[in-house]
Order: sequence, then C-alpha cells, then structure tokens
Amino acid sequence: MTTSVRVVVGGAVLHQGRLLAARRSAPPELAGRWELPGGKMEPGETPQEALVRELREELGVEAEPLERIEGEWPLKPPYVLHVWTARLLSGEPRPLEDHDELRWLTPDRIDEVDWLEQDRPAVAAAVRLLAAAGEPPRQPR
Ligand SMILES: Nc1nc2c([nH]c(=O)n2[C@H]2C[C@H](O)[C@@H](COP(=O)(O)OP(=O)(O)OP(=O)(O)O)O2)c(=O)[nH]1
Repeated sequence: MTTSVRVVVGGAVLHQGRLLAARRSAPPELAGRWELPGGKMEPGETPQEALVRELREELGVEAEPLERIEGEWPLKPPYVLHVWTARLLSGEPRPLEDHDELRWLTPDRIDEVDWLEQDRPAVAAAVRLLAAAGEPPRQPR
C-alpha cells in the first residue's frame, strides 16, 4: 500500500542577515509556538508556487524562493515539512493570517523564540547559511 504524504512548505525568509520567525495564533495546540511561515501545497502547485502564495496570503509580501534546505520533517500525518530559503522582493511582512507576531532574528538570537520542534533542524540549517553569508570573504592564498 502506498501512503500519500502531503507537503507543507515553510519559508526561511532571509533578509539583511536575519531570519523571519512567525508565532502561530492557531490551532490551540500550536498557538504561541514559532515557525517558518508557509503552508500546504495545493494540487497542481509546485513547492515554489505554494510558498509564494502562502507568503503573500500570510504576510502580504512578494518573495522569491531560492533553494531547498535538504531534509524532510514529519508533521501530523499525512503532512511533512519541506523548507526553502527565500528572499523578499517587495513589501514589509505583517502577521495577516495564522500568526500574531513576527520577529527578525540574527543568528546569535535564534533561540530567543520557542520554535516548534519539527522546525528546529531547518532553522539550524538556515542559520548556518546566514552565518556563512555573513562571513568576510576568505583571503586568496
Ligand atoms: N506553515 C507551517 N506549518 C507548520 C510548520 N511546522 C509545522 O509543524 N507546521 C504545521 C502546522 C499546521 O498543522 C501545518 C500547516 O498548516 P497551515 O495552517 O500553516 O497551512 P495552510 O495555510 O495551507 O492551512 P489551511 O488553513 O489552508 O488548512 O503544518 C512550519 O514551519 N510552517
């Protein structure tokens, strides 16, 4: 028997050395916990299209997905979490839907919010990317 999984696409939105964190307002068991904004892929959508749509609906911004963070994290069945890095093209993120607070976190402050457990590996990977991007260029040998 094959079980079909459904993908939830989360966006690691990176801007000026920071990662965007969003605090869920619902459902009750997840409210108050922090996550990467995003949502369920709809039939016929690519992950990138789903992420662009979700970030537009939830945050009121236009964003560009960049690359997939390797890995897949199980959520409540049948959902699994995939994460893509993304950059803002226009707009200032606002918590329009599903969230009641947003915060831009620098790598050193990433643990100041209570991330959903299932998001932690992807958040750690996003922080590594931010830290690498923030390093000064290496001296040529
Ligand atoms: N968006 C998002 N959802 C996550 C993350 N981690 C995590 O466990 N989830 C869970 C919460 C929800 O049960 C589910 C995603 O649902 P959602 O409510 O964000 O997606 P959606 O906007 O498409 O939902 P819907 O109201 O259309 O049903 O995955 C995450 O980082 N981002």
